[in-house]
Amino acid sequence: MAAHAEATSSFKLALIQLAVGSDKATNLSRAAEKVREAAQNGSKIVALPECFNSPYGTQYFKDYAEEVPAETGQPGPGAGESCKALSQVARECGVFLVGGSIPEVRKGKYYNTSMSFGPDGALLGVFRKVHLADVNIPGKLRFREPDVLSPGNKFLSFDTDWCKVGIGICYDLRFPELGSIYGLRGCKLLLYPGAFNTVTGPVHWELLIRGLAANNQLFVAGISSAQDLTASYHAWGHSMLCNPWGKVVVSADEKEGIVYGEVDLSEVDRVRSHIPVTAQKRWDLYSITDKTST
Ligand SMILES: O=C(O)CCC(=O)C(=O)O
Repeated sequence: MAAHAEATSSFKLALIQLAVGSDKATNLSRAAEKVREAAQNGSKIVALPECFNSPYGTQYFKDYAEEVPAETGQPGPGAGESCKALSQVARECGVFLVGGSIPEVRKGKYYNTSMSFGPDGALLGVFRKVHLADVNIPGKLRFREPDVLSPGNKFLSFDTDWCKVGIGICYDLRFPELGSIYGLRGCKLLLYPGAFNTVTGPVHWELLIRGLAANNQLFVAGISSAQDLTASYHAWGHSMLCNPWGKVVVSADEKEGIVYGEVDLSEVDRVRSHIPVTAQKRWDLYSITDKTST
C-alpha cells in the first residue's frame, strides 16, 4: 500500500455507469476502457455496476456465469475471463477496482458476486449478494433472484490507502443492518453496485443511499448500469455518491457515463462531531452483531 499512499485524506472516486449489452467480450473491453478513462482523470478508486458483463435478468445468469477464484491474491491461470480482465486493468491503471458484479457458478450453485482488486491487480476479496432481490409488484414488475441464485453468507470490507471500504449489491441496500455493520467495522465508504429499475428506482434508490449515509455518517455510492429501454430489464441509472451529511455530492442521469466525486474523509469526523449519533448508540438497549468471520 505504501507505494500508493497519499498525504491527503481526500481522493477521487469514479462510478462507471456502463451501457451493458448481450456480448460478454464487448462488455469486458468497454468496462476496461472506462476504467482507463477514469484513472487518466485522476480516480483512485473505481467502481463498476451490478452484472456488468451480462444483461441483468435471471434468464441470463447461467449463460454468463464464471468461476471466481477461491483464494485472494493474484488470479491464477484458471481464473475466469472477467476476473482476469478486471485484475489486468486494475494493475495497468494502478487503481483500486470494485468490479461491479458478475454471475458466478461455484460447485453447481449460482451467485451474484462482486470481486474487488488492489492497484497491483491482486484480488482483495469477493462479496456474494447476501439479500437476493425478490420483487413482485403486480402488473408492473416481477423478478425473483432466488429462483436461480443462492445467497452469499459473508460480508466484504477491505483497506485502501485512504479508508476501509464495505461492499453490498443492489437489493442489499434495502437492509440497513449491513451498512451499520460496515460502519461498526470502521468503513468510511460503502459501495453498492446496483441495478434498480424504472418502477422502484425513482423513489427508493436515492432515498436508500442517502438514508444509509446519514444514519451511519459515512460516504455511500450506488453504481448502476445505464438505462436501455430495449432490454428486458430497465435499469434506473442515476449512479450517485452521497456524503456523510446525507447530501448527494454528484449523480448521473440514466445514460452511460462516468460520475466523479471527491471523497473528503475529514467530512466523516466533522459530521460525527456536529451530531454525535454514532457515539450515542444505546447498545444497552439493542444490538447489531456481525456473525461473519471476515
Ligand atoms: O430492490 C429493488 O427495487 C431492485 C433490486 C434489484 O434490482 C437488484 O437487487 O438487482
